[in-house]
Amino acid sequence: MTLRLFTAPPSFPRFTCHATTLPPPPQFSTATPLSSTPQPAPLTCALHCPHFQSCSGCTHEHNLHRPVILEDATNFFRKYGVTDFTFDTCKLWGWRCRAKLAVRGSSTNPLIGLYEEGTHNVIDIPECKAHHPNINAAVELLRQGITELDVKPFLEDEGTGDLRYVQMAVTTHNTSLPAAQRYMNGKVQVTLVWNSRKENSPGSDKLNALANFLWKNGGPRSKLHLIHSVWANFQTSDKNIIFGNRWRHLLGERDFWEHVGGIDVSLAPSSFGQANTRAFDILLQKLQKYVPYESSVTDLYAGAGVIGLSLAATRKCRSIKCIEINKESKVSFEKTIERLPSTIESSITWHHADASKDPFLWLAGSDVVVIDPPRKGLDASLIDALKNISSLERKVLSSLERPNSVQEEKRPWVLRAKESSVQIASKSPEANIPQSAPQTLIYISCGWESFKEDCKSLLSNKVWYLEKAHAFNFFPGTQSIEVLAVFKRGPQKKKSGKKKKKHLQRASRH
Ligand SMILES: C[S@@+](CC[C@H](N)C(=O)[O-])C[C@H]1O[C@@H](n2cnc3c(N)ncnc32)[C@H](O)[C@@H]1O
Repeated sequence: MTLRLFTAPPSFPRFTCHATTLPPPPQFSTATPLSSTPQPAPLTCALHCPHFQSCSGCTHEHNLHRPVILEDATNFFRKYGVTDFTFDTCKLWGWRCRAKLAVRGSSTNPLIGLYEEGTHNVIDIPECKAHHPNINAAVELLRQGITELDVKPFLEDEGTGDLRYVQMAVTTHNTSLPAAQRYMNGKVQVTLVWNSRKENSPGSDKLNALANFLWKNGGPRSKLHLIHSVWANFQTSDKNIIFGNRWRHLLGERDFWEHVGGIDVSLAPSSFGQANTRAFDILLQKLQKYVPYESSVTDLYAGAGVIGLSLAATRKCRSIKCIEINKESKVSFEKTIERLPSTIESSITWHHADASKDPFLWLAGSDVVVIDPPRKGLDASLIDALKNISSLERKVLSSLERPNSVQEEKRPWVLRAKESSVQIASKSPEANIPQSAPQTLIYISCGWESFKEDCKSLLSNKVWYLEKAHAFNFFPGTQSIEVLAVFKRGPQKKKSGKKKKKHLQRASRH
């Protein structure tokens, strides 16, 4: 394995149900066409949460297995030629393994939860049905600690108080337990967002006392081992940002591991992590099937590189290039690399860069591009580059035809990237890799409205066509779904008569 780190620049939608735990799971068959799925009574898949309506986290109380926008998604994909769109319902309750909660109120009556819709009033959500149960248990412990130690929750108007937010992240990766018990026995990494500039500012004694309280009562020597580790983040800004730039590990294991997409991944509290661990794992398994073996892959908006590294391990990729704007994700990427099987021969790079700047730089040399942007969708410059990918291809071809000019013609993007790069392996990963332009684009989206716009734009000049689409219930109880859309280059292939016939037969059976 070669590794470098850079600091530069339907007619028949299918329906798969993995609903488990808490209220009794509905009885669906897996991968059944949606049109024929027996519809459960709305209450079977209801949220059953006492905080519904006061808390802004969930917007839908019934039919968690079938978010309202599914119909829009089905119609949208059908319009663009995808008739076998599938939806995976995933886990309906206790799915959230990562939560950022505001801490307000007083030390005698702390409020730990989300804002009430449209306000800055925090609603306590001790019985949240979306949270992994151990997040709720850790919140309860934190509440006791705040009261017992007289920790002052943050007062927004005055900018005073100690504790502003808490992030709770659950690791379900405990290999000493049988696989079936791991999820429910997840341990919580707690990050206390402290209203001070650094660890030795006034008030740090309270921070340490609170961390010790959590560790004593929830750590490995307590009756109920709940807490994986305690971290502090220091934040004094009056802007509406949760985290500051300073992070400190206080107690417990420093490294936080999860197992998704066939690999162990390390996630520091400062790095992006998917909230729905189980659903993400299901998505990754689906995604892997669309990446041909031995491809060169660019993973844009990569976070800690989980997608790219999972592909390196499962698809024997020739090269993986991860591009991420948050430099904090680098540490997690490096740790994950250390645990990858030693048999992996991919050349792997991680670049601290803005995917919207010089996008051709990142697209060149890859067969497959995976994009997983934030909710707002793709930057216009990246959409433009993808729509004009043929010009990149022409450039690559002409450089291959003139071997003497390869260094100047083909390499500028590599050289520029190297200018401020950190290389942690000597072998040049680009060696022996033919330069190419991507033929497959895999778009993962958590923002349905922005995805639709980006998708329309990408398809508008017929450089790409939509081949497959799947969605996953990443956020049950909300309007959001996670989409996995696979685009291919070139004119859309006509569906063969044989396949059409199969569909018709299936339709008549249902
Ligand atoms: C939805 S997350 C996906 C992360 C990763 N693919 C994963 O699944 O763990 C989006 C990521 O894009 C990063 N990001 C946002 N804007 C970016 C930009 N302009 N260039 C590169 N990365 C960006 C964020 O920091 C975040 O890590």
